[in-house]
This record gives sequence, C-alpha cells and structure tokens, in this order.
Amino acid sequence: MTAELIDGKAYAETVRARVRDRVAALHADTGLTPGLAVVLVGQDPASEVYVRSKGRQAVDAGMKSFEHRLPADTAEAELLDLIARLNDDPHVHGILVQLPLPPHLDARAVINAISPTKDVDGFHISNVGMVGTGQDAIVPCTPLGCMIMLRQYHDDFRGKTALVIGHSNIVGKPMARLLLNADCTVMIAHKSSTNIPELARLADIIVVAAGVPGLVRAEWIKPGATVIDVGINRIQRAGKPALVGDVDFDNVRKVAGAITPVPGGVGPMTIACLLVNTLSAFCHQHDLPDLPLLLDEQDPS
Ligand SMILES: Nc1nc(=O)c2c([nH]1)NC[C@@H]1CN(c3ccc(C(=O)N[C@@H](CCC(=O)O)C(=O)O)cc3)C=[N+]21
Repeated sequence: MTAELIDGKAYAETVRARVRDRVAALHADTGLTPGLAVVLVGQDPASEVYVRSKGRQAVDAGMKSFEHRLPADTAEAELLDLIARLNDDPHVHGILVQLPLPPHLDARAVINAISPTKDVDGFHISNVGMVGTGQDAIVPCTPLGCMIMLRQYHDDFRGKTALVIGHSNIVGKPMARLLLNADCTVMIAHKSSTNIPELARLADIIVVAAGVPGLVRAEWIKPGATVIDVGINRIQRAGKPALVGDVDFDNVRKVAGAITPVPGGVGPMTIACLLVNTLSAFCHQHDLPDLPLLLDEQDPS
C-alpha cells in the first residue's frame, strides 16, 4: 500500500480562491478592503522569504499588505509603539509579528500587545484561552491548515486517536487542543520522549512538529494512519541543499494511508489560513458576515 499524497498546495489554492472571491464581493458591497500588516525585525533569510510570500499572497487575494521592516537592534518600546499604531489603524485588520524575534525582545510581551481582534496568528493569550476552552476565536494558522486537511480524511474524529509530537505554542499545543475540541483522543509527546514508538502505533492520526529530520519512522506507523508533517528542515542531501520534514517520508508513505509532503504540504496551507484569519478579522471588525471559507463546506457546484 502506498499512502495517498495530501496536496497542501492544491488545498491552499482552493482556500485562497475562496478568500479572493469573498474579498472581491465584500469590496463591491462596502468599498472596504482587508489589510494585513506584517512586522519583521532583523534579517533572518528564511523569515524574509516567508514575509515576502505572505505580502504577495495577501495582495493576490485582493487585500492590502503593509510590511514593516525594523533593524535587528530595535528597542522593545519602539516595536510596542508600532504595534499600538497598527492596533489603532482602521486600514489594518490583521497584525503578524514574524517569529522568532531577536533575543533581546520579549516575544510574549510583544504578542500580547497586539489587539486580540487583529491577532491573525492566534497567539495572543486571549485567543489561546478561548481556543483552549472551546470558544470561537482566531486559531493559529498552521494547526488550522492541518485540521482542514485532516477533515478531508476523517469526517468524524470521535473514536479516533491522535499523536501530536512537539508541544510548541505555535503548533503542538493548539493542534492538540483543536483535535480535543473535535472529540479526538489526543496524546502529546515531547520529541525526545522514549516511548514515542509505542504511542505512535496507537495513532490513527500523527501530527509532527519537532524540527528533527526523519524523526517519524515507518515501523511506528499504524497501517493506514494519516501523517501530517509540519517540519521544515533545511539540510544537505548528497551535497545539495534540500528541504525535508520530520517524517522519514519515503518509508512512511509505504505504511501510512495518507501523508503530507514537504515542501507542498502544511507550509502553503499555513499562508492560506493566514488570509482566512485576516478576512475573518476584517469581517468581525466591520460587522460583516464571516461566512465559511474552508474545504468542509463544499462549493454548491
Ligand atoms: N508570527 C509568525 N507566524 C507564522 O506563521 C510563522 C512565523 N511567525 N515564523 C516562521 C513560521 C514558518 N512559517 C511558514 C510558512 C509557510 C511555509 C511554506 O510555505 N513552506 C513551503 C516551502 C517554502 C520554502 O521553500 O522555503 C512548503 O512547505 O511547501 C513554511 C513556513 C510560518 N511561520
């Protein structure tokens, strides 16, 4: 058996097309345009690539993109001041501060300074608490993208068992909470836990966000399981740079039922979900109906 490839790039395109249509329709009705502000402190090359991509995709979706690039030695007060201005700016509906921040900045203080209604990353403590208690809130983009793809393979999570490997605030913890909210039985493992193999064998769903290339091995996989690989690791393979996930892809795909590739899996869905969150924040701020945009709600066509 060879696993079905979960084409994150194709799903992302579908989601982006829906966002684009909705943005155009709302603009025609109201004359308003959603705006996304992305703040980048310092010059991390990977972050530069992501920030450019986020800005370009926002514009492609008919939104306004505001990029704020600050030097690596920016004082925290200055960054907080920029966030305060963006919080007050009626043209800005979503604010994303690219992580990681340089070490002299307190990322927690910076994130919690963003207005929860504009926190399109879903990292503000208020959104985290709401999602944690099963309330409607802005959901972090990567776990949201993973849930959208998982729903294509699991119309009901009840009775299913999931293993989340990695417990970051950005992916692991919110992923586990979303699966729990969907009535899945959820295990959360630290990447260096020695019993991951036994836990993995129980799992109908594995989501890994550990930053360890090849961590998830074929012997661990329950045949037919759905494997979602959030890892993005830049490695050298046969003397050439390569982008790989946290899953031993070539072997795991022989056992799994469905699997996301890297690249072309979770990554593109993350950015598509950022646009979803920005549109949704815009709708809430302007009292417009926040219609479903996700793949669950199939086109009437
Ligand atoms: N405040 C904040 N929010 C984030 O959402 C956030 C962040 N900071 N910091 C960095 C991580 C990483 N991240 C990715 C987004 C898209 C791809 C993506 O599209 N990846 C492509 C490949 C891109 C490539 O070739 O490098 C793919 O997987 O196919 C990857 C990673 C968002 N992040």
